[in-house]
Amino acid sequence: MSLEAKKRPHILTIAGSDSSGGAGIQADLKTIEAFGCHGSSVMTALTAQNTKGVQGVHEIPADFVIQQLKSVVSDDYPRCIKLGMLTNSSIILALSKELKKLDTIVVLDPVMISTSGHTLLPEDAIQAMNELYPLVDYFTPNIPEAIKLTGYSSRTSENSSQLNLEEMIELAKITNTKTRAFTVLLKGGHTSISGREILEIRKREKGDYEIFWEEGDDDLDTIEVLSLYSSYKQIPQSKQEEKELVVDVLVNKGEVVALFVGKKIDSNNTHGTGCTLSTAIACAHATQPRDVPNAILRIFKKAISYTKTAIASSYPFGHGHGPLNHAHLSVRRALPPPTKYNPHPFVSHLIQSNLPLWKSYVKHPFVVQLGKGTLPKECFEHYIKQDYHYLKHYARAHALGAYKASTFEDIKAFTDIAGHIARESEMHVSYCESFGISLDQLQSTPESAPCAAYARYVIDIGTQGDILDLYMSVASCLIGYGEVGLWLKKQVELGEAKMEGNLYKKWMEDYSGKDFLGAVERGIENLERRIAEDPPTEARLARLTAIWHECVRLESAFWDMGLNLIK
Ligand SMILES: Cc1ncc(COP(=O)(O)O)c(N)n1
Repeated sequence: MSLEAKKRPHILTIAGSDSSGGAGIQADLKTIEAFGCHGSSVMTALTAQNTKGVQGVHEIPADFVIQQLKSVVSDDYPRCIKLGMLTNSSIILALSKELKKLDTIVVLDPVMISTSGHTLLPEDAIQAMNELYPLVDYFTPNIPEAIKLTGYSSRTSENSSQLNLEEMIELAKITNTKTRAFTVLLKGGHTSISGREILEIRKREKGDYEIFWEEGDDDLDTIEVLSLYSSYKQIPQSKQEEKELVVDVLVNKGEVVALFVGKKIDSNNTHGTGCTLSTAIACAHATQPRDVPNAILRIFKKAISYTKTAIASSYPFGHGHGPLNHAHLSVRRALPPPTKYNPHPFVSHLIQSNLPLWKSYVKHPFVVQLGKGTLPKECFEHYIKQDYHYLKHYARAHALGAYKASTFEDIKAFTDIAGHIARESEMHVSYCESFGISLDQLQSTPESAPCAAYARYVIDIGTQGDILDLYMSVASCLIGYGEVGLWLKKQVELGEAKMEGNLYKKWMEDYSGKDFLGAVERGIENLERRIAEDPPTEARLARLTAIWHECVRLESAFWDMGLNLIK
């Protein structure tokens, strides 16, 4: 059986149709498709709608809603059911009766008012929702919806939606207790939270629950060359009072499980956000392997991240609140498209795909000792002689790239870097001179096994593969040395490493200098551009990632060689 012929998780959406394609059934089906699932739909209403508003609603009779449901379910049992706009109390009551008979995961997004301000659920239907809640696994109200359901009122603000973080947490817990829905995610998009509020909560809760910053890995802020999220995560003193963060609160059995924190995305294209998020939760649940640790957290992390990328990568449509980029395919292609908030999705993926391995390279004891100036001179001497050999092959790999290139742009890029590497080797020559090693002696030093292994691997991949493979095989050296240079510079500022009186000052200056970091930046941009122009299939991405891992491992072994004087 081919891969495509495999059974896909079945996600059923029970919701209203949005004629503009921005929300409801249309948003749901696009999201389901992007997750590689099969989407089926039961319509509760047809809306005449565009990005500016809802012009009309045609309700589907409750018995026909149930007929649709029975047709779908009797043929293929859904793994998850997502409930969106339920239109009126008779549909809600009829659905509650039917859903009780089904054993499936239920996600409820209580669609009450559209982004454009149109009421989509009458008052009496809100009452009827009480029948549904106990059947719900994941419930995703926003602040106005949760307030409406619980009668909560803010103690601190005139505008009822402008809650502070403490009030949000209280509201999320009350919503969970009142509805008895299994898990509640209170979406925080209607209010803004300051960094100080989060820091205070973190101090008070002493790690009782997780706080996730943005969609990335928590360790991302340690990656200097990308430094994507560090400004949000560290929250400099001057920024702590600014209310510019959005927090979603996840509660289970009346207790907070996690806070998801991110910077507010400045976009008018938010039509269909709730639909996409709730559907993404259903898909993330259905596609996640069973019995993984922290299953619920992973599901919400993935769904929130998916939705944020959908907003951040949205495109112009209509004249009001435009739609999200619902089907941005990040899950199926395994890589999100670049956005203002994450302009380096490919390099982030490479680094994050094995963070411990990456750290074993860029924070290797050789690097740490070099920064402190405590690295034995014979270790550095051995390393710099071998690195001189390595650079020659590294330059040859770039010359091979120029040979393989088919545009002048690529030929120029490769030859420029080869020239740059030749200049870099002058630093090695002058270090050796200062150690009393002549150029002749340097050139006739035998290549060590770790140097030969790494250099030949790069040349081998470059010869065997295409131009992207070649770029991949040279990338971890370029990006890694940039990371080491920047990290050491930061360590100097923190007093953990020193420049003055350090024998290795010139080395540190070169790799944290403008010239080298400019090359790193061009290298990263180049890789991202290639990937964005021709997004890789999963198999291709896996091969590229494997080359990256092998090079990172060989880089780490190269430092080992220096430290342990391996010949
Ligand atoms: C059919 C339908 N379902 C849901 C929504 C809510 O989406 P939004 O809050 O983005 O307007 C909508 N406007 N129309």
